Amino acid sequence: MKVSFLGAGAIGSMFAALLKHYAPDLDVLVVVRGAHGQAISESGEIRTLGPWGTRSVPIAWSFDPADVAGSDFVFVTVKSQGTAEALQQAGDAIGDAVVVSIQNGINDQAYANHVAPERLVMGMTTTNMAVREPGTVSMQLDGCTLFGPPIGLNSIAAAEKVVELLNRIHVPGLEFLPHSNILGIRYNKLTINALGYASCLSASNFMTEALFHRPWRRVVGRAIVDECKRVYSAVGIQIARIPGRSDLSRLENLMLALELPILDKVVQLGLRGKFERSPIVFSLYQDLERGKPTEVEHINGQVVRLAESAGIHAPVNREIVSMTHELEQQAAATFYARQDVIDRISKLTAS
Ligand SMILES: NC(=O)C1=CN([C@@H]2O[C@H](COP(=O)(O)OP(=O)(O)OC[C@H]3O[C@@H](n4cnc5c(N)ncnc54)[C@H](OP(=O)(O)O)[C@@H]3O)[C@@H](O)[C@H]2O)C=CC1
Ligand SMILES: CC(C)(CO)C(=O)C(=O)O
Repeated sequence: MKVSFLGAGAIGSMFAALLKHYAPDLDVLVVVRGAHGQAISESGEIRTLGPWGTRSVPIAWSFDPADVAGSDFVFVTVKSQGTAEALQQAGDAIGDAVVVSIQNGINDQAYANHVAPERLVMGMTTTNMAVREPGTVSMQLDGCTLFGPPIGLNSIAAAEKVVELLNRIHVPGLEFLPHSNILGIRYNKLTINALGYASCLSASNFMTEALFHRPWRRVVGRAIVDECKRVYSAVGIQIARIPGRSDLSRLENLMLALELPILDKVVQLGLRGKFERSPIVFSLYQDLERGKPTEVEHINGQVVRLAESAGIHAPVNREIVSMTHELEQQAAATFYARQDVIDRISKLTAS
């Protein structure tokens, strides 16, 4: 069986390497580019860091998307904005493969011209991976990865096949599950990302320097979550609960607990050390650090577009989009001060 990963950066390289390690009988191909791709092509392996330590996994690689030809499964792990281009480059080589998105953001339109809905599986992962240096990927956070049908289809048959495949990976804390309301799951995660991306604007640790910081939490954090929920309600999107810790309602409970005087101290004491040692490294932060275009249009920008479709406004998410684009125009690794972010959002919410 051939399994390809189209656009193997942090997520694609890690899942490909784990799959090849635990299921060596599979033909696993990574389609790569850039410095990371160059390093993999020179060593013929992906170096992985995680709770298992350091492990190098020999892997088949290609710089040509058309080399996915003959695949049974093609995982698409490019950033949302690169989806249409990657599918176009792979073209007819995708053949009858089941195409599986493991991406953030709502990018279904990009698939519509390339993949029949019955062969398309939409995924959402709560794990956190990063390219540490070219050729090396790390897992910061384990968690579940859920799969379900694209918008307009009800069958989870193809998603179940994907789960069966990925269940060959045996890493404690990594779980693969089918879900019939994957759109509700994706919007749950999109909201967490919309919030997290705001913390990236000031390169703040999402937990210890953003959520734990009362002014940021009250002015920026609460405003983003409330605005997202208002927009979903206006367009009829039903959020589905994400199993495990990375769920919006759990995050909101944490925000509430941080408002209570004694509980606030207990929670911070319990979590501060863990998140200082092992911060969540958002993919948007990784992009800003490297001076790459970000996915903000598919996350906060999606909330803005949904709001427009319902004839309402989403000024807070719009501002996060604008500020991200401002940083994209600057030299790599330019960030705002946290107070600048608070001030810009508070100007909107005060008016
Ligand atoms: N990293 C994480 O922890 C998480 C990421 N996600 C989501 O998963 C998706 C993938 O993210 P991530 O792995 O971090 O992103 P990366 O940027 O690390 O990986 C994407 C890779 O695809 C390459 N690429 C883009 N277009 C093509 C193409 N046409 N042909 C070949 N290669 C291509 C990119 O190259 P280049 O760099 O040159 O553009 C890059 O190496 C995103 O939607 C992200 O939001 C979701 C949860 C967690
Ligand atoms: C929330 C997080 C870090 C992983 O689940 C993510 O989605 C991202 O890096 O964009």
